[in-house]
This record gives sequence, structure tokens and C-alpha cells, in this order.
Amino acid sequence: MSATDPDDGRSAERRGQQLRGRSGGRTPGAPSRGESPRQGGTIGRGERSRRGDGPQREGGPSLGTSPRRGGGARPGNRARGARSDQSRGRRPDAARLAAYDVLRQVAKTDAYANLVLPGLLRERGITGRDAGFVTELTYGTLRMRGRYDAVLAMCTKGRPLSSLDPEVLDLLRLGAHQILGMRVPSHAAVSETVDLARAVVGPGPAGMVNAVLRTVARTDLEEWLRRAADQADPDGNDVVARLAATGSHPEWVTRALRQSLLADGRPESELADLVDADNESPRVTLVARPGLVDVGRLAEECARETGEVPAPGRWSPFALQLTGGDPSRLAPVRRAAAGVQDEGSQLVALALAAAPLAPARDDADPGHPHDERWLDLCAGPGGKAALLGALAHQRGATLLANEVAPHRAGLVRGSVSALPSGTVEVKVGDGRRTGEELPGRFDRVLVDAPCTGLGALRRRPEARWRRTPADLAALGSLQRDLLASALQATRIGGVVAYVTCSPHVAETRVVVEDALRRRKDVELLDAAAVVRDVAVTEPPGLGDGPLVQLWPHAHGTDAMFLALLRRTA
Ligand SMILES: C[S@@+](CC[C@H](N)C(=O)[O-])C[C@H]1O[C@@H](n2cnc3c(N)ncnc32)[C@H](O)[C@@H]1O
Repeated sequence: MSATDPDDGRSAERRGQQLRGRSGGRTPGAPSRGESPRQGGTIGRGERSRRGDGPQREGGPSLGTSPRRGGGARPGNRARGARSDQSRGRRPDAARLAAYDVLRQVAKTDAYANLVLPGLLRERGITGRDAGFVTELTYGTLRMRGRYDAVLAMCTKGRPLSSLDPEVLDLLRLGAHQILGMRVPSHAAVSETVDLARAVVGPGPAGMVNAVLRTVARTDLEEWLRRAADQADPDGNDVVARLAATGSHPEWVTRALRQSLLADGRPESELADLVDADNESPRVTLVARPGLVDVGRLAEECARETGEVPAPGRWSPFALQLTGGDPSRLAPVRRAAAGVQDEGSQLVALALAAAPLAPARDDADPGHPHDERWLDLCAGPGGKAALLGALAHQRGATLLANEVAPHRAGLVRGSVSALPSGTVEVKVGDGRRTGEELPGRFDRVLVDAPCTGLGALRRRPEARWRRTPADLAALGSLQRDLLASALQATRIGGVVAYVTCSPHVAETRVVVEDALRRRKDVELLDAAAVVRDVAVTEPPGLGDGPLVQLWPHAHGTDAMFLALLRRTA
């Protein structure tokens, strides 16, 4: 997860409502809390208001394949579509067109929406409430895709969604999110989406979009969710399958999350809350890097910039929670004295810095230990490296920040640029080799391992649909190799923090258990006790340790995992 992820807190998505089982539980379909940046579906300034328009007349081909596949206006070919559209006197809404273009780019190029969207908004001059609307529409549509596909599949007269043109399917999802997930009146949601469809895929498919969305709009969300749950689990005894369908998570992810909750000693009943939390947009959390900017001073800067005083972090003494505004406009963020960083990410870095070491053999006087050397083995883009570097500087330690991808190493350089030179060295290299290159060299080592990111689904709206169980095998061997290398690079008495932003047991406790089985010279420290020590208030439900698993629904953080391993011989 990028520490400067522009996704943070920008969209305000309606909290997903899930069916917990056939007989109910929480009622799905409660009214939106009003987060939609355009409540009531107000049409943005400068756009022709069509709120009074009724839905389009049903027409065009019945659920046939687009006769003009990908026809009409496209990004880079909009003039043609706009011309044909203007001839009818209806132009597609700029905000919806922007959301559609982001969805297509995400689908076609595997791009991340949170990286594509800000540039596109800038390029098209979309700002303010309209930008908020595009953000909500884009992220919400991506996140809730599974739910909307389940609904849409019931509206296509038996035709599988996989047989539709991808452009048409994205249009249907955009329409479904406006109808079921935002406060856009159904008639406006349908007519605006049909206008967009006419411009980007042509009149034939637009007719089909009209017919399907009108069917969606005839039934409320609560009823759709009940039907989706029953479709996923006709016998009514598979709560996970029901939750996956209604809560818009792939089923394998939902099962894995359940397993992770149980492995962490949490009840299965928390699964619905976890799925809900994954469907929320996280608030923007800032870190005031110690020694570089005082947290109170940063709060003043935020208040000056946004007009609102940010809330202090719940767990990290260096955290602030923003209520709005663009963090990149803050002077301390621009000069890298502060950054955007999830509190879970802050906590694990603080825990590594506070973990108890055993004295080093080469300490002539254990009362005056040597200056420590720290290593961040997988540092890009540098959120944790910057916090560790700041702490290292305060303690007379140095940090080697290693990253295999050169461009990500460049991001690390930016993140640590406010630190006095000599504190952090940034290196491009394969962390799997660091152990043999620099054996026994470091006192504290962070392995923030590449992982599936299933603990950060709030931030990457499309991530859940990209990952597959096959990713676990490839990542698992990399994670094992990196942890082995980290242990080799650690001096006797030194500590390794093994961290993932995934709660999947195959990436967390199983990797740690394997390392402990392989090496008899490693002991597990009580990471829960260390986290309690460094946190401002005790995060609830940490359990007896020694492993720590944070959760979005319980702690408001990413689902960050932490194990602390100490070399004994
Ligand atoms: C989870 S991210 C680290 C996030 C970072 N610690 C932060 O807080 O900003 C994992 C990083 O590991 C890097 N990586 C992947 N394979 C690696 C390897 N063999 N050696 C070093 N870094 C690697 C990835 O490029 C990615 O930047």
C-alpha cells in the first residue's frame, strides 16, 4: 500500500449492507447515510439538468450483443461520439463519462483506480463536488461490483453477464451503483447512464442498458440482496456464500477472511462486520514524523488548510485523522516531515523500534550499547521507512532501506528526504540476497513482505477482483525467502518484524511457523505486549499474543499482521 495513496478517504461510499443469513440479521437496504457528494442526484454545475427527464423509453435490441462493439465515443475518440450525440441534443454527463473512462482503463490496463483517477480529474478540470461524485461513482462501482453483478445477472433475462461486451457491463455496473448505492434518483441514474451508453457504445446497446437498469430500479436494495443471497445459497445454510454475494467479496476471499478471524481467536460472527468495513472508504490518516514535525503543529496546519481540526490517532502517538481536504496541499506533507500512513502501518513500525533486543556480543559495555543499525528489507514506497528513519535518527541509529524495484526505491528517497543525510541509505536490491551479503549486520529488521493486500481492500477498490488463490503460492515462497534472508542479516539478539497487510493465514502465521521450524536459533517475542506498550490506548482484542493481527472492523486500521522474531544464537 502506497503511503501516499490518493485513494485515502476521498470517496464516501455508502456502507454496504449485508445479509447475514437467510433469516436476516442486519437489514440490508437501509437508506444511504447521505455520503453521496451529490445527494439527491443533483446534476453538477455546467451540466444540462435532466432531472425532470423520465427514464428512457425501452427499446433497442433485446439483450443482444452490441451491434457496434465499442462503437461511439471513446477516450481519445470522443469528438465523434460527441458529434453524433449532439445531433440528438444530449451529451453524456462529464462526471459519469470520467468514471466510465477510469473503469475501462482499470479493466484494460490493470491500472489502479486510485492512481488513474486523480490525473484524469485534473486533465478534464473536474473539481469540487463533481470530483467527489466521480470518485464515489468510480470506487463504489469497483468495490461493489460483485454485488451488482449478482443483481444484474437477475435482470438480463437469463443471459450470462460474461457474454456481454465489457463496455456494456461496466455501464450497467455504473448505473446499478447510482441506483442501489448512491442517492441518485433512479430516473436520473437510468437516463444519464443511457445517455452515456449511447455516446460510448452506440444506440443499440444503450437500449439494452436502459431495459436492464429499469429492471434494477423497480426493486429496492434490500430485496435484491435477499434474492442475491438466495441465488448464491439456495439451501440457506452457507453464510459465507451469502455474505460473499451480498457483501461484494470473492467467495475465496470471504472464506479466507473467516479462517483468519478464527485463527486470531475471533468469532465467526465478526465476518459480516469485516466485510462491511472493507466496503468503507478509510479516513485519511497522517503521520507526523517524530523530530520532523510536532503532531500539534501538524494539526494546526490541517485546521488552517481544511477548516477542521483533525482528530488525534486512536493508537499511534504520531497519527492524526483528517476529516477532509487534500493532504498533499499541507506544507509538512510536501516537505516529507509528515505523510499519509495508516495507523496499523505506524504501529508495526513503532513496535519494531521498541522491541526488546538482547545485548550484542560486540558491546564492550552493555550499559553503553553500540549505535544500532536498522534494515527495511522491502521499503517501497517508504511509509514505514520514513517513520523508522525518523525514530532511528532520534536514537542515533541508521537505516538501510532496501527495495527491489528502482522506481519504488525512488519513492522511498522522496519519503525520507526530510531526514538529515546519513540517517537513511536507500539501496536497490533483491532482499533475498541481503542476508548472505550482510550477515549478522543489523539490530532491527523490518520485512514488510509483498503480499496479496487482502488487509487493505478498503484502499484498493479493484484489488479483490484481481487476486486469485494462485497468487498465494508465488507470494508464499517469496515471503519465506525474504524472512529467511532477514533473519540471516540480523545479529544475535537482534529482532525481525515480519509484517503483511494481509490477514491470510498462508501469508502470516504459516510463514512464521515455517521459519521457526527451520531455525532453532529464533524465538518469538510477544508482539501484542510490545504493541500495547507503544499504543496510546490499548487496541481491544489483541489477545495473549505472541502474534498481532489488526482488523479494519475492530481497530479501524488495515488488517496488518505483525510477528517479532529474535535471534538467540
Ligand atoms: C508491502 S510493500 C512495502 C511497503 C513499505 N514497507 C511501506 O510501508 O511503504 C512490499 C515491497 O516489497 C518490494 N519487493 C518485492 N520483492 C522484493 C524483493 N525480492 N526484495 C526487496 N523488495 C521486494 C515490492 O516492490 C514492494 O515495494
